[in-house]
Amino acid sequence: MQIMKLAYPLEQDQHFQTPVVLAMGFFDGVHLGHQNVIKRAKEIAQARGLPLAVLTYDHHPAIVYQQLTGDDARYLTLPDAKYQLFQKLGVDYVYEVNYDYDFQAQDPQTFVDNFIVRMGASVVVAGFDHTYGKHDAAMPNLADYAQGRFTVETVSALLMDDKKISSTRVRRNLSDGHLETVHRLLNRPFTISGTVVHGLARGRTLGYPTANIHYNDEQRMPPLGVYIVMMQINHQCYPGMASIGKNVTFGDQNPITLEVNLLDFERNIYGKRVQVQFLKKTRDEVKYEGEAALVRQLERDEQATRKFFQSDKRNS
Ligand SMILES: Cc1cc2nc3c(=O)[nH]c(=O)nc-3n(C[C@H](O)[C@H](O)[C@H](O)COP(=O)(O)O)c2cc1C
Ligand SMILES: Nc1ncnc2c1ncn2[C@@H]1O[C@H](COP(=O)(O)OP(=O)(O)O)[C@@H](O)[C@H]1O
Repeated sequence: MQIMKLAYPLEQDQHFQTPVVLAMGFFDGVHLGHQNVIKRAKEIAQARGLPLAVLTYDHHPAIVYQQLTGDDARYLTLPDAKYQLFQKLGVDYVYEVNYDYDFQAQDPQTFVDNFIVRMGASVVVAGFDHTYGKHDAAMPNLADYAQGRFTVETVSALLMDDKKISSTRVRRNLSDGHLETVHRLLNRPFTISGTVVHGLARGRTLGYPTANIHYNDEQRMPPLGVYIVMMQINHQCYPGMASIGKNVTFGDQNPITLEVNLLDFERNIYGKRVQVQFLKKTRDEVKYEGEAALVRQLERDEQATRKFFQSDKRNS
């Protein structure tokens, strides 16, 4: 898969592989609805013997027309994770456009002529609620702007439990700590990437060493609390328990950290790039009266985590 970073206006000598089937969208989260759009585009591409390209954006379009702060400015999937998922779905080219004011200000016809036609789209595939160009033009009008130069395939809403699958629904379930529902909406566990860094080296004195994971500030995270997780290190997955919290037992002013204790694991993993898959939230963070009470709770957390993985094994 090739990733091309583009900006408005496209350079005159910008070369594209043409013709292609072009799927369009921001695809934050690459949830089942997004996967459905890209799979449909892939089927069409295979039937026509064409490569599949995805037209997407480097950041959330709302950044251009409103100031986003806090979680609103964070993503379910950062570009690297998103593009790996695209690759698994059989995408050949990613056209990542810098979404700036000039790009947004194009009227729909100009956007179609300057981008979609230049990219050599033979078929454009997008979800029913995708919008493009100034004033958010809608999918039903895209065929008019195409003027016979490409055809349009609009993919209708995919439902789960009678409700539309959407990035908003994934974000809401994530912030409510409903990781099992998020898992079903994504068809994979909610996963973040990071690097193992040094903490205060307190974990090993408690009998529970924890890998402190440094992650990108633009990554949207589950809420503070304790989780059952799998952590991937060099393509291998290890079961564990995680805390997203401020270590409140040890003071009121600590920063938020993500820490993972892996079960039956004793290795130095400082500096490793890892992926943490959040399977289930088990409780909120609690301020304990001293270390001994925290350790007793960590023992109960460990038992609950082992039980989860044992019954998970029986069910699979
Ligand atoms: C599964 C798990 C649950 C935790 N729960 C709490 C908690 O409820 N309250 C708290 O203050 N700290 C909690 N912690 C965080 C510990 O305080 C932290 O791991 C310890 O202070 C080690 O910090 P260090 O890695 O900086 O040395 C938890 C950690 C883990 C791995
Ligand atoms: N079971 C384990 N789970 C997580 N990390 C472990 C484990 N065993 C050893 N380690 C190593 O120990 C480190 C954590 O020890 P800890 O005392 O909590 O120190 P720190 O505060 O620097 O994270 C991890 O980063 C990792 O390199």
